[in-house]
Amino acid sequence: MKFYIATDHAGLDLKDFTVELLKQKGHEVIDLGPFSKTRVDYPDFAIKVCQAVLADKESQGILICGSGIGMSMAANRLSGIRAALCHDAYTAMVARGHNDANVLCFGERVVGNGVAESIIDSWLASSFDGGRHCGRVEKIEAIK
Ligand SMILES: O=C(CO)[C@H](O)[C@H](O)[C@H](O)COP(=O)(O)O
Repeated sequence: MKFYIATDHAGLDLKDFTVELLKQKGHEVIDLGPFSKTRVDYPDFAIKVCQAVLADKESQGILICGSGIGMSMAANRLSGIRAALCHDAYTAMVARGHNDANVLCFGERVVGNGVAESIIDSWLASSFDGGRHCGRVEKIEAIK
């Protein structure tokens, strides 16, 4: 899988951990920044990842901020992005299985490296279940 990843200043350490983890697992990771802990605004980095994911249909995105909330709010403003704020392995599994999420969000001030790894493993192990969930996802996409 190819991932585009970005954070704000509050997610930088967890970004470095996540990039290394995904590479170790054999995935391609494109880091869209930032590259220092200078304070930045999370919408600027959410847009970078979401535009890359929309342009590269085989890819997925990962966005990290302090809580994951701001990143998920910003990402879900872009049509075609289904960003899921995940706190644990279960929410990551249903985000992929039920919601066909294409952007994973989490918060460095909420989850540690161990929980983040379990979220990522669950996300990687899950895929869209289809069936009854198709019409629901289509209804999300139809919201203007
Ligand atoms: O959007 C957020 C909160 O919902 C993120 O957690 C941000 O990272 C956070 O707001 C940044 O806060 P800071 O005080 O500027 O570090």
